[in-house]
Amino acid sequence: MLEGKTFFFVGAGNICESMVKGLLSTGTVRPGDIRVSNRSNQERLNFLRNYYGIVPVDNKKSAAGEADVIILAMKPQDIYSALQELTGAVKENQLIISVLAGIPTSLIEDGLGLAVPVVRAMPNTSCAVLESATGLCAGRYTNQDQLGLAAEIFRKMGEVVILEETLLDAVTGLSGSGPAYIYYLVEALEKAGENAGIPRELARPLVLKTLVGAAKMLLETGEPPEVLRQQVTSPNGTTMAGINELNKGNFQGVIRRAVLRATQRSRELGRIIVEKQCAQQ
Ligand SMILES: NC(=O)C1=CN([C@@H]2O[C@H](COP(=O)(O)OP(=O)(O)OC[C@H]3O[C@@H](n4cnc5c(N)ncnc54)[C@H](O)[C@@H]3O)[C@@H](O)[C@H]2O)C=CC1
Ligand SMILES: O=C(O)[C@@H]1CCC=N1
Repeated sequence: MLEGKTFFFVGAGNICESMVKGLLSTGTVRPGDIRVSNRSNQERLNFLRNYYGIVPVDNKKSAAGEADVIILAMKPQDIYSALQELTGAVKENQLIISVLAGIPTSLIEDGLGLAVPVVRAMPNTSCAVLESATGLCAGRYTNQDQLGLAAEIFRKMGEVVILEETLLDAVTGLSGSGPAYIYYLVEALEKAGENAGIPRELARPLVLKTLVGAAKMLLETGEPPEVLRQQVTSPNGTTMAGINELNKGNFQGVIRRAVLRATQRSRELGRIIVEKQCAQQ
């Protein structure tokens, strides 16, 4: 279903590059089938063309009119100006995928003034290594085939979960932002290893293999994390001593608050952007 489809990215930043890298490495999408536009940064477009062989475009209207799939990948704050640029070019038989945090599908449908199929997606940057966790929901005018195409695109780059739109902000707070939490944990572990006397160049491989090994154990054994944790935790041993310290800092509570705050921020972004737009009209 994906072979021969053409893609147009509006916004050529981090998530665009992660998706381009992922899509090309699947072998199903050819560089010539990916067009990309950015706002006033020719250097970035040149880099993407030279490195990935994809096609930079200046004329967004004509690129939007020609693509099978249009992927909105600008910051949420830039959505209205982007929609303005695309109005009149997009047709009802195209698929729009928005990866924007906080932006509801209805805003895009109404902004384009068209009964156009929109899929709101929340992938993460691990698209680049085909290990994204992506949440998807369908807009008002999206049929099962169109949702299926979006799911296929992201399934090529990892795991896909289809849910109600009301849950997309929570997906953003959990797995959209999630890689950053994990990288932050890795940073903290590396520094902690150094603090305990292990040179940084040795701490890093120890931490990375611990991370990958634990993820693989979770995936391959199918055991719940608490069971695997208990297998490491000897009574009155070293792990218990370490976990007691984490509990003193309310580790689980901190993580819960982080995901909740990121979820709220996603909702807030959508609300603020709509309010600002209404105030300007
Ligand atoms: N970075 C991440 O890990 C993830 C980001 N997202 C979402 O993806 C979107 C983009 O995020 P990033 O790639 O990190 O941002 P970024 O700032 O790296 O890239 C956005 C790009 O869009 C361009 N842009 C803005 N308005 C435009 C327009 N009208 N036409 C063409 N290009 C335009 C900007 O010049 C910029 O280069 C955001 O809405 C974010 O919520 C979603 C999942 C993960
Ligand atoms: O930080 C952000 O707003 C975006 C959305 C999910 C990941 N990065």
